[in-house]
Amino acid sequence: QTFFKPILNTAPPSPTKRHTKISVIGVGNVGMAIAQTILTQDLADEIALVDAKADKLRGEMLDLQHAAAFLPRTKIIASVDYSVTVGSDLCIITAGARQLPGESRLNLLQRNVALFTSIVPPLAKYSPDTILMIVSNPVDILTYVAWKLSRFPSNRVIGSGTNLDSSRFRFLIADHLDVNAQDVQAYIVGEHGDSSVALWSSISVGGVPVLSFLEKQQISYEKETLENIHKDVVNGAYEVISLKGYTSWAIGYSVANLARSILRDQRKIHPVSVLAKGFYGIDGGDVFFSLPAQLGRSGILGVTNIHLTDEEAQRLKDSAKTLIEMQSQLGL
Ligand SMILES: NC(=O)c1ccc[n+]([C@@H]2O[C@H](COP(=O)([O-])OP(=O)(O)OC[C@H]3O[C@@H](n4cnc5c(N)ncnc54)[C@H](O)[C@@H]3O)[C@@H](O)[C@H]2O)c1
Ligand SMILES: O=C1N[C@](c2ccsc2)(c2cccc(Oc3ccc(F)cc3)n2)CC(O)=C1Sc1ccccc1Cl
Repeated sequence: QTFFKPILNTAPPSPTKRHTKISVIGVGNVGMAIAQTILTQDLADEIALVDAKADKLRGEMLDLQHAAAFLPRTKIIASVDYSVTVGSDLCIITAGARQLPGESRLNLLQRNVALFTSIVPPLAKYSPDTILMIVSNPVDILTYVAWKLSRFPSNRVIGSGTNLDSSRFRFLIADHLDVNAQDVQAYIVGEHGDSSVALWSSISVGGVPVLSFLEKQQISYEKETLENIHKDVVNGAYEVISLKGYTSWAIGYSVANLARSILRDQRKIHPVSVLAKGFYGIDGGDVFFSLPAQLGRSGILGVTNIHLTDEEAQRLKDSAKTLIEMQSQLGL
């Protein structure tokens, strides 16, 4: 007995639509914000969740499944066993130990590298053609670690990098100029976090370079005002942490936006962590940090050749040196 009588003479089957599967590793604040946004934006036919905490994992899976009546039809599965990720088009890694009070970044890094040695190889085994998207911190070095452990070509290993930094930057500029953040193009590049580099020359509002936009609008500005906006990108992260203890929504939307560009082959340019060796005179070793890169179905399609001032180029070289020095202590 079927539940309903099939309608006869239905239209011929649609051409085989590619089945899209995304795996999210780590179902904490960040991983679940990303999963929820992927669901509401209908970016995948199937979402696989993985975490080390079995109860938390099953709870999150059930809680999302129970929203099915309000969401596009998406298969949601979960397991502590990485075989659940088999055949993923994109694997997003948010698993990680959180920095303990007073813990050095190197110690946090060493703890997260240890986690990655148990996460990355099984992902690569079950989905040898997948694209890896790293979100866990320190994201630039962990993207390098994922590249080494997966043995994937560098175009298929991407760090969320300064994508979140740049989205906060765009919000702050838009707020300052009273325009829509989607009309603000602005890039923060280099190392994610405290040492990022704001590219003032890259900022445009509705296609008008910001500095000339401000002059045309008679909006007085000092170089200090622009630098304070960049400082507020960093301060904003610390303020959110001090107020709610973690960040989730902005990183969730920003990573889902990257997933959309990749899986829908949008060929959009985003500031993400890429293998930067060979760009801007960076040649001291293999290092990942953020540059504006074109994203499509095969991952990184290309890296834009942005104009850098001497000061910006030097700051990127200094970041590269620091990252390479930290990587050299990992023994990879
Ligand atoms: N790149 C960015 O812009 C950005 C922004 C925000 C947060 N983050 C980073 O994202 C990471 C996650 O943040 P969060 O707030 O979600 O942390 P969280 O502690 O809430 O979640 C981390 C999850 O990882 C899981 N986990 C730990 N070890 C695991 C393992 N071996 N295998 C599978 N899962 C494992 C934990 O059980 C937990 O559920 C942190 O490293 C944080 O710094 C990065
Ligand atoms: O918004 C965020 N929440 C964070 C967080 C999330 C859960 S615990 C800590 C957060 C906030 C503040 C400092 C902080 O310190 C670290 C620690 C290790 C590390 F590798 C990078 C930053 N981490 C992670 C993180 O990367 C961001 S974005 C951000 C952070 C600092 C400056 C500028 C930006 Cl855009």
